[in-house]
Amino acid sequence: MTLFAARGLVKRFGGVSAVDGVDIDVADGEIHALIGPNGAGKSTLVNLISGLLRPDAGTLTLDGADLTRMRADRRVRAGLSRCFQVTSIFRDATVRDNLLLAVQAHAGGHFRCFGVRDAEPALREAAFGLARRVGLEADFDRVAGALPHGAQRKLDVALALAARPRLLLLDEPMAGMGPDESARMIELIAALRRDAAILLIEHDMDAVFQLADRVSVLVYGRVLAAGTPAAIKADPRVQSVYLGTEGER
Ligand SMILES: Nc1ncnc2c1ncn2[C@@H]1O[C@H](COP(=O)(O)OP(=O)(O)OP(=O)(O)O)[C@@H](O)[C@H]1O
Repeated sequence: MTLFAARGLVKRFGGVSAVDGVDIDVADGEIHALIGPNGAGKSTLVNLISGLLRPDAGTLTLDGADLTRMRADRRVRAGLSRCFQVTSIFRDATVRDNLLLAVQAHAGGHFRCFGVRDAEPALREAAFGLARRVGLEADFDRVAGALPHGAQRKLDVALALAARPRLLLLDEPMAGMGPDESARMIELIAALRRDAAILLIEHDMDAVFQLADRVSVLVYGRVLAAGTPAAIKADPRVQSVYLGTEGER
């Protein structure tokens, strides 16, 4: 059942252990949220998982494959996609062209069976299917940079889905959104569990407690507690960490 496992992950920056012996499991079909106060090590952990940073110790496996020393692009091919907070979008290109590029980049041999003449419609169909998956079909011909922030985040999610991931890493998908956009993103993420398991890093506690099957709480680079949202909410250690810090964002 375990799809993804981090074991004993350590990352030090000089004297600071930003990540200090972290274990995290994500099961097939699960939404696992990672929360923690500012400076807890969440970004460092995400960078270790996606391959932007190398750990000083520990291992990462996805569906039995050892990712620990794999390059970031290889990890994508192994089934791990990360949303990059809209930085992966070509702002001057249309939604269609952004998605076509992503579909083509990840297609490999997938569309070869259609032959050269039929490959283009198949690619276009796949691109439109991704737009539909995230609710951007009406914006298919719009320039990405002109879309509202929430729609750009959806496009970013669609670009990550183009790799047909087993595990989707969502790094603060609700950041910078108003309540309406957040509500729509929560609906989208809930629906995405059919496509991939999700590791969700998010400051919006309402979103976390609505979406997550399990929550891990990171504090000073260590997992302080892990469990169901109800257990995490009731945990006095978690409550004491969040007293006075939850309202900061
Ligand atoms: N490149 C770096 N060089 C030195 N120290 C770093 C570096 N990156 C992170 N740190 C330190 O590691 C610790 C964890 O930082 P990290 O950014 O991973 O936390 P975070 O939980 O993502 O915080 P936030 O919620 O504020 O984004 C902090 O003490 C931070 O100062």
